Amino acid sequence: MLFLVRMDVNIPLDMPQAMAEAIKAKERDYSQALQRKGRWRHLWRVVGEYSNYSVFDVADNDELHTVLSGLPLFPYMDIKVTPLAQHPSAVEQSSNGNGAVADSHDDPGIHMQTVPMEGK
Ligand SMILES: O=C(O)C[C@H]1C=CC(=O)O1
Repeated sequence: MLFLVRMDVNIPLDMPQAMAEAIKAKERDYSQALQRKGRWRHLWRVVGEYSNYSVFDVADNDELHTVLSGLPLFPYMDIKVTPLAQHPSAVEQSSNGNGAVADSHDDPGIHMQTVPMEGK
């Protein structure tokens, strides 16, 4: 299942800088391990904000909750989750035949394609 996740990071201003840097380093390692496993498909910075939009590819809500609550920055984040379903007008998007967006849990050889935004 694919989920769009927005994370807004709010590190307390009074947190010692060394502590903040240590948490951010752990966060980077944690996120890069999930990206290499294909669970964290996209990670984009929101321009001008300490926020990101991410796309996760996980088995279900419970796995997403486990992944998100394990983020080292989790105690300092506001997180908004949007479940994604296949759009009927999308082209070049893989489907597993039952209407669900194909993901690495269905077939490790199938990957979602980027959809050209013609005419938006
Ligand atoms: O910087 C962020 O947006 C928060 C978080 C997400 C990945 C990572 O390395 O840090």
